[in-house]
Amino acid sequence: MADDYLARIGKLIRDARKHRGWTQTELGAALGTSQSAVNRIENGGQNISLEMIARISEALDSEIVSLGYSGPMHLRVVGGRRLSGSIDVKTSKNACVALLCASLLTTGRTTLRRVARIEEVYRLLEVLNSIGVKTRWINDGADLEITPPAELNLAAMDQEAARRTRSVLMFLGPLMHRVDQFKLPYAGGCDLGTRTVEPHMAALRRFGLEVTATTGVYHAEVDRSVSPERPIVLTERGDTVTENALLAAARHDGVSVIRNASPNYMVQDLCFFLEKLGVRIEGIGTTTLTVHGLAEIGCDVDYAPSEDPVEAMSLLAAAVVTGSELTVRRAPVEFLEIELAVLEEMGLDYDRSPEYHADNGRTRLVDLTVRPSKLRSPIDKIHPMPFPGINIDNVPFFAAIAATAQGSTLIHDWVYDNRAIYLTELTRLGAKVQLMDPHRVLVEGPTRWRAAEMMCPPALRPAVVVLLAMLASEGTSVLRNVYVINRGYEDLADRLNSVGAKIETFRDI
Ligand SMILES: CC(=O)N[C@H]1[C@@H](OP(=O)(O)OP(=O)(O)OC[C@H]2O[C@@H](n3ccc(=O)[nH]c3=O)[C@H](O)[C@@H]2O)O[C@H](CO)[C@@H](O)[C@@H]1O
Ligand SMILES: C=C(OP(=O)(O)O)C(=O)O
Repeated sequence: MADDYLARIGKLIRDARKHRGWTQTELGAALGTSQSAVNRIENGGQNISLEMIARISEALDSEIVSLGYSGPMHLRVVGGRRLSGSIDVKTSKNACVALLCASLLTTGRTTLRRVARIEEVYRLLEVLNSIGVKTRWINDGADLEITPPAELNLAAMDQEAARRTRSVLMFLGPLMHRVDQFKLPYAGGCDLGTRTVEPHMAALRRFGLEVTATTGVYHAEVDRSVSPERPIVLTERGDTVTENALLAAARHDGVSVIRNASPNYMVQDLCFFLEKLGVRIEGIGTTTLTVHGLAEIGCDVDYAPSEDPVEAMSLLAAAVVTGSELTVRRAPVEFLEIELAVLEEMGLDYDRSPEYHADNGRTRLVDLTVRPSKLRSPIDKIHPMPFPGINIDNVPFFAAIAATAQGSTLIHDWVYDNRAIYLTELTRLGAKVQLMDPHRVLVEGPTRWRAAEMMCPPALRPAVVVLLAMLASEGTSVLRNVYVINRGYEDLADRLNSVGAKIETFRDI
């Protein structure tokens, strides 16, 4: 391994030297060393310090090895350690991305507090910046300030960044208020199988937005004579479709009623934000939203999105699988209530603090202290439902938890075509996970976890589940290419380390 690495660096040095047109002797002279030493370095036959690499880089005027962060990131996990202490839940990816899109509704400045510093947010910022929106991190990088230009330059949109997220779909709602015609690339996101955009199209059509799809691109055209006379009934109670309908309704000059709306956490955060823009909304937290839109919005807005229930669930699962006593602070309890009730049935010993409010003044938070518990499998299967139900993004964590419990647990993810399949990756770490069909896995516990080296599954939550299992596995595991985790979690490795985990990040050179 080390030899291979020296040979690769050696080759990079030879290439850079030749590019400069130097002989080995000339490079040796510039470094104050001999031709034969340079020859050994280039052949990978000599240990080389970072300081020497830096000197060679300087001499050749070429960055031999980037000490920046370009290559894929990997994690090395020394497992089998107990976690302890307390850890704070960060703001949610899913609210933050909706709010970034919503910032396009106002011509004023948007300030978002404690925005999660995650790849998904970075991709959307790249998209916003490319179309002329100014963004900057303020208050030591904690908060984000977003200032739209007078005219958006949609032709300059960073297609590559846009394609890497599904959230870019939520540009449809705000952009239709600013331009009559525009294009958006097909949305990406986790590889979870087919994810329909039809409900978005059907809802937005009611506001006059017609979208046709050609290879890789949505062409959107607005007919301003169309407005929703009747309630809009969503064909699916999806989160982003509800958000898109809200974004369209927010600047529709009149009252729009959205039925079969998702009352989920990110939708609530978006509603609270829209209220701050002056948009009146009745029914927040229910499945019928009545929106009193405003034709123009020009005010500055300052909003603090709430904490992420899925991150809270991830951290609870981390404590459970490692048999630790851990306090998960700032957990948005309303969006975890059913998960907690199931865990309680399974025998989880935990305490919750009195409730307090998130910085948005609305969402209820608690601190949850989990203690080592002897868990048994739940009597009924674990399956998600639109809120209020077990959150679909929390379901994968039940696989890791079920693997630590006595007995067998059936997990039925009816929603995504691919996500349950990735849970079988846990078998590499010693779990007994049987795929019954693409939507159902049977987990047999308890598990004697064992360390392994593997690639990250290409889906955020299953990837984190694998990481948690690695925390529980005695020995050293390696998880390769964790972009997908960084898409939704801020500094997860460091934060887990702060409560006793031992995770090292490293990159390919
Ligand atoms: C940025 C964001 O907020 N992403 C979340 C959002 O994605 P998003 O709102 O984009 O979710 P999708 O629209 O992809 O819906 C997820 C899947 O559920 C199906 N479906 C959904 C609702 C319904 O009533 N019936 C139904 O069958 C859809 O067909 C799809 O296959 O919601 C998903 C489901 O909660 C979460 O996993 C994502 O983390
Ligand atoms: C599926 C997820 O996200 P996205 O909608 O961004 O793909 C998720 O958060 O687990």
